[in-house]
Amino acid sequence: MLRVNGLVRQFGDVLAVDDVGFEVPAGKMVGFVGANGAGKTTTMRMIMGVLAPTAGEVSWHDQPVNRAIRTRFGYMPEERGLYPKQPVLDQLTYLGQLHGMSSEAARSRAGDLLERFGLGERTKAKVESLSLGNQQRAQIIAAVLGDPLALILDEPFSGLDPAAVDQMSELLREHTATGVPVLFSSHQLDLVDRLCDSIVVLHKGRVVARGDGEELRAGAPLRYRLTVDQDAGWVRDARGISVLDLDGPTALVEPDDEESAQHLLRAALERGDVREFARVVPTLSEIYREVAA
Ligand SMILES: Nc1ncnc2c1ncn2[C@@H]1O[C@H](COP(=O)(O)OP(=O)(O)OP(=O)(O)O)[C@@H](O)[C@H]1O
Repeated sequence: MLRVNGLVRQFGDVLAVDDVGFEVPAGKMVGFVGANGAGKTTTMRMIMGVLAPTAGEVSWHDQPVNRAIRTRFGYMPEERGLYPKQPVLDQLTYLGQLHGMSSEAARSRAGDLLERFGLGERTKAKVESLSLGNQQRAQIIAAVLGDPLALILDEPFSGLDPAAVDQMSELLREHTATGVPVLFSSHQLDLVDRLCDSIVVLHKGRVVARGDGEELRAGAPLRYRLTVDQDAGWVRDARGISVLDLDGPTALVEPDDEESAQHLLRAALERGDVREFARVVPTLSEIYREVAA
């Protein structure tokens, strides 16, 4: 398990990361979300040792992480790492060697992955001649070469088309299936919701929420959408009900409790037909907006 504990990073007057702590358990995929400037990249750089923390620590299996362990982490940095002018397979082979693979093993594994992701014909192409999405695929391949102990990926899915997102998430899942912890940052909240076992929300350098989607939703307010067969204006006077939105026969309401919700449903049925009465579960984007507000 990878753990960060009390991480702080100050840049002059800017407190970019302020007492950040969370865990990435073995075999789990954790999404790291937060607005631009929230401190995600700075945290990931400290995990990788690219940047020294002002305070706090990063541990691997409850021991402070050291350089030997870090070289076995797969990392996709924000600034990306591939040289534009070098052929993609040569470069991946070199990076695999840096992770301790033999030249043959690295070339063969990188070649297989390039083939798998539709780049089998482009192995001799310079990185700069690949489309942005294909460069991104190559970057992800670079991060997973060499059987990484953990994966730390800064926005690995940005700029990928939906098919590539599926391919890359499958690749990451193959790693979590063997116990590798994966931390990735993203602004694509629907994707994070779909892929991750749990989520860490960073806001202005601090962790403001964390947990799996269900845990985060558990703290969300109780909301229902009611659609009746005529104007729903009467719900404004219903007991224990706050109306958030009213549009003809449809009302979005926040009952004080479940009993008020059921009371509202009975009142609606007494007036006529009910077309819909449904609990409104917030999306991760909505939860994120609320915790970051
Ligand atoms: N080398 C640096 N020198 C000074 N300030 C920095 C440096 N790196 C980051 N910062 C500041 O730290 C804060 C956090 O930035 P960081 O890049 O970690 O955020 P982020 O969550 O990754 O944002 P984004 O989603 O835009 O990538 C920002 O205010 C940023 O300007």
